[in-house]
Amino acid sequence: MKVILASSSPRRRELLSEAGLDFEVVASPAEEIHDASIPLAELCEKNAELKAAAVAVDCREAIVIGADTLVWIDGDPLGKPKDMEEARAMLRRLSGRIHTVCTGVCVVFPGGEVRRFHDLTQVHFRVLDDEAIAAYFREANPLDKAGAYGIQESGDLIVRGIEGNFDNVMGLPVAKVLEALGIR
Ligand SMILES: Cc1cn([C@H]2C[C@H](O)[C@@H](COP(=O)(O)OP(=O)(O)OP(=O)(O)O)O2)c(=O)[nH]c1=O
Repeated sequence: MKVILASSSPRRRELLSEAGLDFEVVASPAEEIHDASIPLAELCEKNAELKAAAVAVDCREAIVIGADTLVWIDGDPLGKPKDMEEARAMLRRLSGRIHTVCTGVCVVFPGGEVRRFHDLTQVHFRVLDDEAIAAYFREANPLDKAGAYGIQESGDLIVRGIEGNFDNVMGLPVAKVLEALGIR
């Protein structure tokens, strides 16, 4: 059965490849919603469904996987920063605190069955002053990542520890995806 990852995220592609899955990539044209009044997990799953459904409509013979990752702090979902100023503001806000990373996943099967699920990881941030933030941005590009950081890109500079799955922070809870596909 053909599997399509409906994502432009290089991290998701990498994680799914490492799992040994054979799949194609089709970037999803869907617009994400960032409505703070919707509960976090619901919001991530909804966005994942929008992404998967927008690709599935033209690929009805395939299994289509969509995903959405948000950083959540004090009731606010943080997506990708629009510029470096917003990226700095996000890391100042995360500094010295614990936040939640949620990745919602939606799998659309041929015939229309839809499975949605999510995973949560707690991330403990180091205390970061402006110099530490500038040093981190010399090592990693924050602009294409939710919350303005990549745990996989010099993550030790900013992250003290996590509770939960690392791959979920990176953008895809692989074990749960394989389980939904009936592979594990
Ligand atoms: C928190 C965190 C996020 N991210 C990335 C994963 C996702 O690519 C991105 C969150 O944005 P998303 O909107 O979930 O995904 P995307 O726009 O990159 O790709 P697509 O919608 O086409 O699937 O942030 C990391 O790479 N490392 C991290 O530590």
